[in-house]
Amino acid sequence: MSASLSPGYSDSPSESFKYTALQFAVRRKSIEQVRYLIESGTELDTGPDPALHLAIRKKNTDIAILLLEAGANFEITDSHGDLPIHIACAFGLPEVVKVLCALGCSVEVPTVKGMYPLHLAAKYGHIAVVRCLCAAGCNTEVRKADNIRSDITALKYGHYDIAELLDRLRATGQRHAYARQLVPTSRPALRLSLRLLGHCGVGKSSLAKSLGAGLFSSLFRRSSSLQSNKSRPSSPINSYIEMDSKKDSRQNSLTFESPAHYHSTNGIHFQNLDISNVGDISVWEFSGQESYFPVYHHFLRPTPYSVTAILFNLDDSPSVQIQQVCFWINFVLARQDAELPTCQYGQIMLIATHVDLTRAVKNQHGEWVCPDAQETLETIRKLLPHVPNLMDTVVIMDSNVPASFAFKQLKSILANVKQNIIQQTIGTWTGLLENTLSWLSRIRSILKQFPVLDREVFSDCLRCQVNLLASDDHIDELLQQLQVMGEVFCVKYLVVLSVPWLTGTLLGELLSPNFISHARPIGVYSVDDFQLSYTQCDSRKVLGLLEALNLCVSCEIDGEVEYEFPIYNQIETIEGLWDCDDPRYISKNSVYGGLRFYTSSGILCMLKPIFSHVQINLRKTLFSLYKYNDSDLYQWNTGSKMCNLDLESMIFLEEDQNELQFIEIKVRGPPDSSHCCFLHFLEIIRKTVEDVREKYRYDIGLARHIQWGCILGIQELPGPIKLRLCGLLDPPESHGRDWCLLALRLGLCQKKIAALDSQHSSHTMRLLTTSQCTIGALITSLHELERQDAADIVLKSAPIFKVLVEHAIKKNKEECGQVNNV
Ligand SMILES: Nc1nc2c(ncn2[C@@H]2O[C@H](COP(=O)(O)OP(=O)(O)OP(=O)(O)O)[C@@H](O)[C@H]2O)c(=O)[nH]1
Repeated sequence: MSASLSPGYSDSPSESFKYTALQFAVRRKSIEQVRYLIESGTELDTGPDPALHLAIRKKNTDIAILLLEAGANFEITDSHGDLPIHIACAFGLPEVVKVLCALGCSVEVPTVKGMYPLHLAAKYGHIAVVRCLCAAGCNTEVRKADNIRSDITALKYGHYDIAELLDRLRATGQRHAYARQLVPTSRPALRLSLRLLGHCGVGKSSLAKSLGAGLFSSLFRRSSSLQSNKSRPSSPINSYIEMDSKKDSRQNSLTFESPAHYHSTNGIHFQNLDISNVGDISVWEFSGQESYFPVYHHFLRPTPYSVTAILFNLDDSPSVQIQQVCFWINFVLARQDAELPTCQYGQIMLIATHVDLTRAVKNQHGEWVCPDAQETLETIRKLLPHVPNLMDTVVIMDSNVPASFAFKQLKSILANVKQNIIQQTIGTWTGLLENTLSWLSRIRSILKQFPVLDREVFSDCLRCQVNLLASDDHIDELLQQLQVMGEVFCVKYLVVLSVPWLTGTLLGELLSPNFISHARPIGVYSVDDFQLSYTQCDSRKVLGLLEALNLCVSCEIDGEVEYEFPIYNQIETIEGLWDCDDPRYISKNSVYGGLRFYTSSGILCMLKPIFSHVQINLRKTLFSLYKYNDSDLYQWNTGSKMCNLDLESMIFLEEDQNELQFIEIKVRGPPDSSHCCFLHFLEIIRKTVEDVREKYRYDIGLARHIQWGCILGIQELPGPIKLRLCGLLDPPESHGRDWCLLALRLGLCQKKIAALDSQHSSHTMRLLTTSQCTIGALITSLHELERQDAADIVLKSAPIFKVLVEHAIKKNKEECGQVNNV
């Protein structure tokens, strides 16, 4: 066998040949130079070792594909007599093999030594390449010069997985069927998700039931709902917000507690429905109970294939309706990436329920006429002008009456949305998807108790039982499709095969107020303790899943593994945790400092659901950064105290006098510890909290008592703040003081401004992501434009103190003798 095809070999012996600029660029692995040379029209296939062959020998998939797309000749041999397909198979580049096959390259040509591409892949153990060649239709029976089949070659070199694959392909005789399954068909693979959000009792479950009800059951639904509504008690007066003059039965509806007169949803109720004139949709009904909020971000990922409906109760006072809707819109936006193009978000719509309890009347079409509902929408638009894809109509309904105008209207909206996005999924349906769907229903019934597999095990089973030729890429794509369809849920290295089991059975129980009230008050469990509390499945497995969902963190202490659940922690704070008379910190040179994270003004109750994640991150930080003996972390239900040597910090969730929640970090250290205290300790804790913000995209960033960091780039602005700026600057302004003038002031040339204009998503967002300017320059320009409104938003919300620290930390790391292991 030619040494030139052994994977350790990459440079050609013909080094002394004069290389062209393209060959040099390939050898340097510079894709920019290669692209530039291709665009300049350079000759692609010169020399005894053409650029394509060199790129593959250098294992540079991107450059090889670029050259192939530019038209490099894949039918010529190099100075060793090898074709690109031989080199790609021997060196194990499945992506290149795939492109070569797609371009029509023959996979049945032997090398000068009589080795076929399949033999080369088998010899060097590249199973992904073997799958790719088989899917492309290569002959698995082909024998090399010494009359040996590729499976024997694989055995000879110890690659038993490849030998087994080739054996099974032969035994099943399904190779062509498998290959066909991988080819996309013209059928769309779309299942729209309808996400129902709203406070407790607004009618999400009722709506979902009505949506799925047939004609006959519709009649029954109305009568049963009347029964249940009769028993509605009146609730205590809520002091949370100023009430309107109207007194009603739901004046506590800014709290997240579920009233006792109906059965509140546990977790997220998920179901697939087939609705006439709409087709397949999956309905996600998110409970309004606060204890479930810490997991909602997993299920509210932005996707264009979703409609998020925010429900509110018309029987509530207008201010309650508005605050609830604002809460949920902010809740959703906080979990999405503000920089995504608007088309990736999915639509948001408002649904007003309980209209039958108001004085509204119906028109001759049976449509409820209720100006209050429309007014709520208008107010929301004014308060939150930046919400992308908020629909103009609000559907007004009694959610218990399926055969009504409102449900027809809702269905027609869903059908329209579906129609508009279906185009994007045409050509994504494959036989693999279809077969996997039926395999999933079989495997779910086998793994009923704990329908979760490791990703690797999932891939192995899928290959064994559905398609032997599915590559890692095929499986990744398949999992993405299945996840969007609500068929599976992927988290870290796990694949949950039943979404209703995860969101309803497991999380519905483990995060229920009842379970939490009976949980261990310190929130720490050993595997055995947990098994006693939750007997439905093997606790070891469940704990692994809960850890992947970031609900707990495992800690190994003296060989014993324990799991800490901040969500279960019910310990109240204790006196003396921050002793003002501690002799270490009373000298006048002692160091004290801190900062607070607020949400944007007007956004209430947003920090509590993420505080448990902050506490999990703190525990992880403690483990990863500090030697255990030098540090300590004590956590209670609304706070944590972290110490490292003689530095101390408190991190806690609180409300100020205006009832705005904030997370405060305070640190202190003995005299002369200011560098360690601020630039190291405080910074690490700040980062730990900010990591949660990044992950859940919370708009927290208003830090007080700390100097302003105008030199940060505008990319550092939190996503939701960028969205708010878009809401203010996108609409044309009478004096032109909008995004366009701002772009000029920030120094963008006409050409760049025109490029911003040609994008269909928000101009301001484009400007904020393209411009290299600093936050300081942005504020100055906004002041110059007399856009105080926009400048204020930036001033109040920009991250402030990242600035000096990143740089200074490095400098101070060595100087900080007391702080370990960073
Ligand atoms: N009159 C009337 N009653 C309604 C309407 N929508 C819901 N209800 C009643 O209000 C109560 C609560 O409704 P659900 O649909 O369970 O509320 P939910 O939004 O799912 O609440 P959670 O599961 O706690 O988040 C039930 O008794 C329903 O019958 C409506 O439009 N009109």
